[in-house]
Amino acid sequence: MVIAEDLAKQQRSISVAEFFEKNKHLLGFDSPTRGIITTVKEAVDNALDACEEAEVLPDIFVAIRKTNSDVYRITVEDNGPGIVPKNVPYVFGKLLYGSRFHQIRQSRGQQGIGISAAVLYAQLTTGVPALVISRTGADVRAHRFELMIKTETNEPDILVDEEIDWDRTHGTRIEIEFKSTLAAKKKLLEYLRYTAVVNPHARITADIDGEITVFERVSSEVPPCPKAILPHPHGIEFGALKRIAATNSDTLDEFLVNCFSRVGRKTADEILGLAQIKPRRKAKTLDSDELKRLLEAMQQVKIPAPPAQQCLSPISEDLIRKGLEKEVQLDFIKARTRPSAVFSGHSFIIEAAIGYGGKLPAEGSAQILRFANRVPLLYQQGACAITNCISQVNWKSYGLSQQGLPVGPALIMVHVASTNVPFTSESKDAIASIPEIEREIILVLQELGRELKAYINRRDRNKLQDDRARAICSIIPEIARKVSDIVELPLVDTSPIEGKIMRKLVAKKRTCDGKVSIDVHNYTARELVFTLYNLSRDSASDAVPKPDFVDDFDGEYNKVWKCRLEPGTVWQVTYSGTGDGSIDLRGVEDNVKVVVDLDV
Ligand SMILES: Nc1ncnc2c1ncn2[C@@H]1O[C@H](COP(=O)(O)OP(=O)(O)OP(=O)(O)O)[C@@H](O)[C@H]1O
Repeated sequence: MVIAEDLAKQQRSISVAEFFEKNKHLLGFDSPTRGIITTVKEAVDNALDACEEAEVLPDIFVAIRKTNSDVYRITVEDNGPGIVPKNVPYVFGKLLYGSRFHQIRQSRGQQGIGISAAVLYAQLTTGVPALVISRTGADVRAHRFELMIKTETNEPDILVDEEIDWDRTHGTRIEIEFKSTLAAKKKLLEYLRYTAVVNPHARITADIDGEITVFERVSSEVPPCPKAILPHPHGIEFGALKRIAATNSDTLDEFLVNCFSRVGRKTADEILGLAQIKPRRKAKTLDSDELKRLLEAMQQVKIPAPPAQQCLSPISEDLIRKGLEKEVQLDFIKARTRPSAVFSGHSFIIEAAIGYGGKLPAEGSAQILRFANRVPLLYQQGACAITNCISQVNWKSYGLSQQGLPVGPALIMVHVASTNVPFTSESKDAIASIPEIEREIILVLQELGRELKAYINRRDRNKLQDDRARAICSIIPEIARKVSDIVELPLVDTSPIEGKIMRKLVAKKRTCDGKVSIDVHNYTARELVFTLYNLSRDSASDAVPKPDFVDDFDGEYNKVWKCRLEPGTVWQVTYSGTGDGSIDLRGVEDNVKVVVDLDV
């Protein structure tokens, strides 16, 4: 008894801010190095969400600057709709305050913790308040706040609230300072790079300790903002049903039609018939037993899936491909968007892509890129359902080696878009193992695996043909020379014959100024204008990254390419199109060949 009384003296409630102050690892603040990434991620996710809601093309600026030996200032600025001044202190100074928790639609933020957790972490490690500037389209001037969180009460502490001039007409800027390191700079850039891949409509400019990187947008179309839908009867639980019924004064049939998605009059009647409850009863009059019967009937009646096209925003196969191709050089890429599916009444869509070859490392496990609601997942790869599904697929039958994960020069990207992404924890690092989601992931990976296999087979066949053609072509000039000696006629240009055998266009330096016209009448080629300068005697040549033309070729034509040309080098250029063109080989050594690989 005495012990119980002693304990009673110590028992008191804990504020959510106090809880997370002690358990910051749950929110992704397990180390100062990771703290920087989590802060940038939370602020950039918010910026993208806000721009999507306002239907503006995101222009996001991220800066990380060292302020003294171990303190960094993190700034994220967006051109979103801004935040109304009276709400700013709550958004940044109160945990579990947000606009998305109660909405059933795809969004990056869900819980209303993200950015305030970063403010909490800053005040914990440096005690420096967060600085926020925000301006809505309706504000004449911007508002500037300096904020902290009162941990005991989880309420904002406003240190400064003033109006200032700001060059943006609308948007938000947050600056947070804490002790950290830039040890995770590579990972941070990776996060921004892959954020750009799955948000192809966003431009992100990063200034990391003075080093500027711009992730340019590849699409100028703002994706439609997913619309919130009503809860689906198959996704509701007893507590939630009791809560919404308790305050609803509609009759039960109206309650079911008005408060749930995909329930019409007929379905409502069927549910109520099965539950044996009169349709004209008021929803708020049901007792616990009746609510349980209603819930059971709601689960049993067949109801169409939630309207996924309204509440989800998949990236699309075309934009996934474009986004990945912009960031990684690949020989093969295929993307797939699956039809929508449902788990526990929540819609979801799985999208995936497989890339192969190019600059991907030939050794080691394939590169895995995981995304949830257009956000890259960087940590806890091993604990994620996506990784688990990738290991379950038999990659050997698709042309890759496998040691758990597939091995080889491959990249596997999976995006889970859902109205409720089932994360394993609040730090939103890994997706929980949900059978419906796993099934869809495996199906899409198998579909892509078959495409990869077809590509690898085709490539191997082509390589064999190429090797044979090359062997034959290597002796043709010699044969031509010998024949010309024997028949005592001028040496003929064997390029067209070599080209025919290799199914390539072969151009050699012919005229004295080095300009070579290419006869393309056999092919449908266009804009074949590559200007190659021999920079081998040019001191500026050091600026040329490497003598590998194909790797640097980004599909742009009519461009002056500067490559170091060594005698004997064979440049291969793959392109497709129609028309005529020429290759300017001024200054190129005589024995340099340009091989144009026609994609006909
Ligand atoms: N840059 C911004 N522009 C406009 N509104 C914002 C911005 N940042 C935050 N908000 C608003 O503040 C709310 C709280 O943001 P916070 O990061 O704390 O949580 P969240 O993004 O909703 O969820 P999560 O905890 O899952 O990240 C958001 O729901 C949004 O309404």
